[in-house]
Amino acid sequence: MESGGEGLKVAYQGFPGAYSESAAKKAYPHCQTVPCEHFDTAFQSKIAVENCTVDRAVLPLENTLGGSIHRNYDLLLRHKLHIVGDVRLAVRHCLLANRGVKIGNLRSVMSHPQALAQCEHTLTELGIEQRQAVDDTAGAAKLVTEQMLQDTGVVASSLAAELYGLDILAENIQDEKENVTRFMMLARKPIVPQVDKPFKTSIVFSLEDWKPAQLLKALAVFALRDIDLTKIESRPHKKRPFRVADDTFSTPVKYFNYLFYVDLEASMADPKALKALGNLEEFAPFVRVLGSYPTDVSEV
Ligand SMILES: O=C(O)C(=O)Cc1ccccc1
Repeated sequence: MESGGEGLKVAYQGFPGAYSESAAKKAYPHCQTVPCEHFDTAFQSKIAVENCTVDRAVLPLENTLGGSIHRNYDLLLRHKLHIVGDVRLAVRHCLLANRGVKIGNLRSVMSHPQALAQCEHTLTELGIEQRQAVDDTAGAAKLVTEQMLQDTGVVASSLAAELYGLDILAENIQDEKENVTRFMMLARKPIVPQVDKPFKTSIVFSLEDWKPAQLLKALAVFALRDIDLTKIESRPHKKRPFRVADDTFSTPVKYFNYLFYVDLEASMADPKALKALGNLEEFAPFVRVLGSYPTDVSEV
């Protein structure tokens, strides 16, 4: 994480009180947060192009209960921004509703899909069956307040309850007490990698179509140099959706083709990591460094 963040403008998806805003504040305590309705707005009009009205964008990427947020992995590739830091935030969900509404009155609950997924069992146990997915938790709180809905609850933070004047009907409703989300901080320019403190590097690559054991070979370039991996995620390769697996039989078999996202416990300033990447580039058709950034060592 970069320290302070004085003078930095940080875009996040959602309305004030969204968890992404808290993540931005955790990463840059003195920054100015800028709400954006959709993430593409945050990326495109505010940070990536045009008037460059913000310096950073914050994006949730994975969660200990809900897993990876796939859409955001895809966004990382689609936009040419650089990861300059990550931050982990403990997420404690509350069930909110308009004043006077009781849990028994709720037929439906509205929130971000990840928040709904993280509270799935608890919500079912509370007898609420319908789910309404919206772009962010605070946006759900705002909508339920503005429309004075009496049969719809919200999964959001206690801060959202305070900001939008909702009652807290239940606290800590995530299915497991420990619920941590990891957010990435993005910028137009990469930061200069260092070796005097712990750094991580995020990369994405594709593999050759038809040769066997390519993934093992790719991971070996790091393992052989004692570079630990902290995360691996695969996503469909949308531009080249199929690979032809084998020509042993007369009919070639078509399998899905993937992009692999890997986080390395190494700085790009470390000659070992540079060599490993050079080695990977020798046989991987596509390799991109998404960013090399200081490891988040803050308390979760
Ligand atoms: O909707 C929000 O408040 C977000 O910031 C996205 C999100 C949703 C659930 C957990 C973490 C982040």
